[in-house]
Amino acid sequence: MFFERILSLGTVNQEFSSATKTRLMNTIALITTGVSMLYTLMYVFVLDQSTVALINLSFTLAYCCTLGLNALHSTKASKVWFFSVLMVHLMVCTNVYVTNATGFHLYFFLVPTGAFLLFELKDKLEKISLSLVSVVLFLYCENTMNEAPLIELTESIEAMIYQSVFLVNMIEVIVVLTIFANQLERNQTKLTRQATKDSLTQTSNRHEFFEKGESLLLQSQQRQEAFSLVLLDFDYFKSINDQYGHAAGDTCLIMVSKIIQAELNSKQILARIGGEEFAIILPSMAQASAVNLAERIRCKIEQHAIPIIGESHFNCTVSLGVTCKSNAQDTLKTLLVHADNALYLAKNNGRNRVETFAQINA
Ligand SMILES: Nc1nc2c(ncn2[C@@H]2O[C@H](COP(=O)(O)OP(=O)(O)OP(=O)(O)O)[C@@H](O)[C@H]2O)c(=O)[nH]1
Repeated sequence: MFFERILSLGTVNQEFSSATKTRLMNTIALITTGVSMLYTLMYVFVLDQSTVALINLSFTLAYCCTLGLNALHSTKASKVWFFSVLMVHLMVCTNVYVTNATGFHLYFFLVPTGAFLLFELKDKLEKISLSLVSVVLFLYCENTMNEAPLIELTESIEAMIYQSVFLVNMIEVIVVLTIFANQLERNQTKLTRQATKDSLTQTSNRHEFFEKGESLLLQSQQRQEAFSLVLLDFDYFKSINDQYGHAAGDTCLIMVSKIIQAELNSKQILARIGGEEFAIILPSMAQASAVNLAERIRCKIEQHAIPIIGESHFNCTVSLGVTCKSNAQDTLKTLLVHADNALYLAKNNGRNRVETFAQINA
């Protein structure tokens, strides 16, 4: 469960924010304190090594201080402290307790990955300094043989410890890479959303309208299918804002976009292309069906009560202009002009109605 939560850090569901980093630092410090304490007890009761136990107890207490610093909101200091204690501890383990044949110094690899994971993006100096120190200390431990270790180990135990250290390092690298990959994917999804969706209504924005619209129009031309476009504009929206406030205007935009969306299938696209103007792309739909759909949307909007805080509700209406691709030369821009002309006609003819471009030309 804990492992699963760690591996899902940085995904859409579990944001890897500064607060999460602090929580993770606390968890790591707590686990390290616990493990270090267990080793201390083992040195006393199993190996009968009181000197080693005493040294180890001081490291256990030092790890514990990380939690204290975090509690005092010195999050950066707590991380620097934790990694510094860890590095000194590793050096003492490798060069005082036992020898480098145990591979204890391989734990120095935990420092750069851990530091890059837990520090903030801006803490470059801390991340680089800790990484460099860990490399130097690793090389020192690798090239120094402790001739008189406090704990004598057999070769087979040394080999076992070496393998376990390697395993822990591998697990840490996998976890950290997974979190970074999650974070990357999450940011990518967020950026794509920001670039293509309208932040208020979550419908397509102008950019996505043109991108998807042009590709769907091309497809309909290749397949020789119909293609309709509807332009929708609120009636007297300025008065709604003036009378009920801008927030009520925003609620109105959101609710109406939901009403329209409910009438569309997954291939039809609703886009907010202006302040209170929406466009609906209807691939494979001929004019008659598009007019029917536009009329249905108009009725649903007219009947829908928009709630207002402190008051009961208000109703709004929209005008719609419909156009349909008539020849192979039609581009999305020309269709937009045609739909706009039809919309203008709907406004001129009294609003809260649907008009078509074909009527203007008739
Ligand atoms: N609440 C809110 N209002 C917006 C938003 N974008 C544009 N508006 C408002 O929409 C109103 C549009 O006003 P007009 O262009 O005069 O059109 P109208 O009042 O709807 O009149 P007609 O279109 O002629 O029926 C302006 O008052 C804008 O401030 C928005 O995101 N939220």
